[in-house]
Amino acid sequence: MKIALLGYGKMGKTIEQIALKRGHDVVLTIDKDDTDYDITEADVAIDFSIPTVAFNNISNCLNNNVPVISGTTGWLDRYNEAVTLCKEKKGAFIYASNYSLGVNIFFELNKTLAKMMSALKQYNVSMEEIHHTQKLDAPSGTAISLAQDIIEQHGSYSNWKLDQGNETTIPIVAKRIEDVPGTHTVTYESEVDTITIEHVAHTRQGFALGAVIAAEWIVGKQGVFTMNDVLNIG
Ligand SMILES: NC(=O)C1=CN([C@@H]2O[C@H](COP(=O)(O)OP(=O)(O)OC[C@H]3O[C@@H](n4cnc5c(N)ncnc54)[C@H](OP(=O)(O)O)[C@@H]3O)[C@@H](O)[C@H]2O)C=CC1
Ligand SMILES: O=C(O)C1=N[C@H](C(=O)O)C[C@H](O)C1
Repeated sequence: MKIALLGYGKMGKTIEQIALKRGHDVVLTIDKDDTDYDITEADVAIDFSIPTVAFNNISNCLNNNVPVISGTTGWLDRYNEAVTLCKEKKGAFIYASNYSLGVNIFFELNKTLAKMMSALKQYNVSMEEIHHTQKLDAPSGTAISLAQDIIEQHGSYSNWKLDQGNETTIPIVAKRIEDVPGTHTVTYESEVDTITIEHVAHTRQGFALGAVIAAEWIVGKQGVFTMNDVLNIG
């Protein structure tokens, strides 16, 4: 498979290593100064860039009929536009806030726990995410996905907010500590006890492997998909 990497930073480089090991060719590596390139050289594009350019990268792929996997976070105000464009062009597109198998299992665990806790009003939920100091967005895309799933499954919460919470708002604390690849914690606390679930990424390899698996899966398909479709879970 010929792969284009849109964003050749920490994730782009990790994805390249894994893609080569799995027998693929990386035919394009694009960073901010690379404007003149032909995306149709690739069978599939993988976008791990920055929030302000992700939508343009994705639409360029869809407009040129190249299936695209996006892991960039912090651009979701334009997600519905990407979905509309994908349908209009009969293209193929996946966005996931987190491509690692472990986090996708953790997402399911979080949904199940939220559903169970919906009957137990003595518990208040809160969340924490910790990432490296170069991260541009807060809270993380993964934390937003976790909060949205709690809102859907629990019933008492209608929104989330950085640092502040109340009976209807899930508080999310975002910490930035050098070299942390990504840690997410969901806590339910009552007067008598605390229940915590946590996912700790040790490296970026899990995110990168999931993105390559998603790219292998999407070639030849048409539609807007999620990691649940790729991994057949949920
Ligand atoms: N969904 C998931 O599983 C995961 C998502 N992420 C997300 O992926 C994104 C990238 O993360 P990471 O690799 O750590 O970040 P980096 O900052 O290391 O890499 C981002 C890269 O994008 C490049 N870039 C800037 N402008 C453009 C452009 N116009 N077109 C293409 N590339 C451009 C930057 O280039 P330059 O340096 O020249 O500006 C940089 O090399 C983030 O949004 C992060 O949150 C990260 C890990 C997992
Ligand atoms: O920026 C990162 O590094 C990560 N970003 C994603 C997010 O915002 O959730 C996924 C992972 O936690 C690493």
